[in-house]
Parts: sequence; structure tokens; C-alpha cells
Amino acid sequence: MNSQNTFPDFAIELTGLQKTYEAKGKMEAKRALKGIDLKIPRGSIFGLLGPNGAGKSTLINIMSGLVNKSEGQVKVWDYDLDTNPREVASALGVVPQEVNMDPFFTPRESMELMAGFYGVPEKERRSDEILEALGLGDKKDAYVRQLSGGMKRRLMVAKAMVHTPPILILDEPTAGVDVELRRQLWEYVKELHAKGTTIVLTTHYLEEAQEMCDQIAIINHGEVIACESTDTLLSRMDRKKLIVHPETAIDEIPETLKDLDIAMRPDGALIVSYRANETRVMDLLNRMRESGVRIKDLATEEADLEDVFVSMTREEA
Ligand SMILES: Nc1ncnc2c1ncn2[C@@H]1O[C@H](COP(=O)(O)OP(=O)(O)OP(=O)(O)O)[C@@H](O)[C@H]1O
Repeated sequence: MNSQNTFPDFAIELTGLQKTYEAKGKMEAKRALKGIDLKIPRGSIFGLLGPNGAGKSTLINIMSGLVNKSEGQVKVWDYDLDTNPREVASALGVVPQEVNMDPFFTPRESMELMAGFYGVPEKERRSDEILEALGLGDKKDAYVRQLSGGMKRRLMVAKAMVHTPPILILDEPTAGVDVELRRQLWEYVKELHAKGTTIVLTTHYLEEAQEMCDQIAIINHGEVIACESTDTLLSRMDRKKLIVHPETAIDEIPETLKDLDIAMRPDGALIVSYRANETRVMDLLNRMRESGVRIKDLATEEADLEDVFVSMTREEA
């Protein structure tokens, strides 16, 4: 499908991408994307994370041609969106956030319509096969309005795959989907990935991102504030807390400990935040003893992903 007959290193390359929504009526203009640079490697499962309103949907909508960018370059499968919009469209399968389907078509009809839209020749159509793979085989002739919410979501994924694009983008695919269906959906996505499809997904479930994605970009206020392999990101997220209850109450934190990230709780406990891969608890305890703090009791707490995500996005606010 690529004119050079070679596969690009990056499935998607965004350079200096900006979007400003113009002011309308009482709505002020909004700079939703402020210069995004992002390279999504071919073959990855790439997570786009960010709080509500960070700009994730804007970014996806620009790639899928629903929103016009203000500035910058979008390359998908090595095709420039400005000069080769059709090739960009056929390289992408996009599962939008909202379920929008005509209730009067059956899943098979919906698939065939979509295949027609992408110009997939009859002989090459795989509607039934895709519906089967998504557990919708026995529903292919039912009306869409008779499907459950989870089934409709799976049908959205099926429709995005009718033209076998090399890249599948899923915008919040599991919002409101129950655990079992979520698992099924991810199994299918993993299968597609194993067969070579590059997957880009946005999700609010950090655990899901951690489990699924090999790379993660965090977007906040229209900017990329982190973009790393999941492992690296997690190791950056290895902040732990040491909580020490002194045997005798102390009035204030000793000078000799003030280089640490340390605070005193109203109940007199000392809280030290530290990175587990840089600092050993024993060393912290020794320093406390040397500073005259006698330890009655202690505990450590893991910072959880949610906390760290919140703190990272708050730092940038
Ligand atoms: N059509 C529009 N007109 C004006 N402003 C918009 C429009 N669409 C989005 N915005 C604004 O642009 C910013 C980014 O929105 P976007 O939907 O891209 O965020 P998001 O990260 O996808 O959030 P969510 O996770 O809630 O979907 C928000 O401040 C939003 O209010």
C-alpha cells in the first residue's frame, strides 16, 4: 500500500502540530494543541494519556480528517496529510469515542457500507471474518439497535478494520464497557498487533495503559509532557514514601535532613518521598538516627500510578 513498497519506521509522525479553535459566539478561541512533536513507531502499541480536555481527541480528529489543523505536519505511514489525504485515510482505522451508528442497519450491512466507502473490492471483503473475531458472528444479521452497548463498541472496532489498515486508533475504547468485554476487546487488539498492526489508544485507565502499551505519551494542556517506553515511565514513577513515627515528638525537622524531600505531618510523623531506584530505605533510616531521630515505628507506601499521573499533570498546570 506504500508507494515505495517499504514500511516506514514510524507509523505516525507529528511535527509542530497546532490547533486553535476559533472563537464562536460567547466561546473564546481555544489553543487545543500547542506544537505537538510525536513519533509513533511502526508495530508499537502506543498509549496517549492525558486528563480531560488535554487535546487527545483533537489530535486524533486531525489525523482522521474531522478537524483541520492550524499548523504543523502530519505524516501517516509516510504520507503527508496535506498532499495525500486519501492515502492517510486508508492507512488509518479510527474507532471514535462516541458510538454513532445507524440503528436500521445490521452489523453485516454496516460493514459492507463501510467497505464500499473505502473502495474495498467485493472479493477482498472480510466482513464476516472480522465480525466473528469480535464475537459478533451470531449478531451479524440483527439490527444495530438490538445490540448491547458493548456489542456496539465492538462493531465500531470491526468497522474501523474493514479496509485492513496498518494503523488502528482507538479513542477511549473501553469507557463504559464491562470487565469481560474489555478483556475480549483487548484480546482482539493484541491479536491485530501480533499480526503487525500498529495500535494507538487513549484511555483513562492507567492500569490498562500499563498492561497494553509499550510506549506512552502524556499530553497536558495541548503539549507532550512525557513520551517514553512504559518501563522507563514506570521507573520514573517509582516514588515511594517512608513514614517514620519518632519515639519522642520532635518540634521541627532537623537541619541535617532538610536536603531530603521531607515533611512533618500534624501527628508528628515524618514523611520522606524518595525514588526507590536511587535511595535505600536503610540509608534514610541511618541518616535519621544520625540526626537524633529515634524511630518508634515505620512504614513505606508505594505511590500509585494514578497519584503520579495526577502529580505529573499538575506540575505542568
Ligand atoms: N469544536 C471545538 N470548538 C472549540 N473548542 C473545542 C472544540 N473541541 C474541543 N475543544 C476544546 O479543546 C480542548 C481539547 O479538547 P479535546 O476534546 O481534544 O481533549 P481530550 O484530551 O480529548 O479530552 P477528553 O479526554 O475529555 O476527550 C478542550 O479545552 C476543549 O474544550
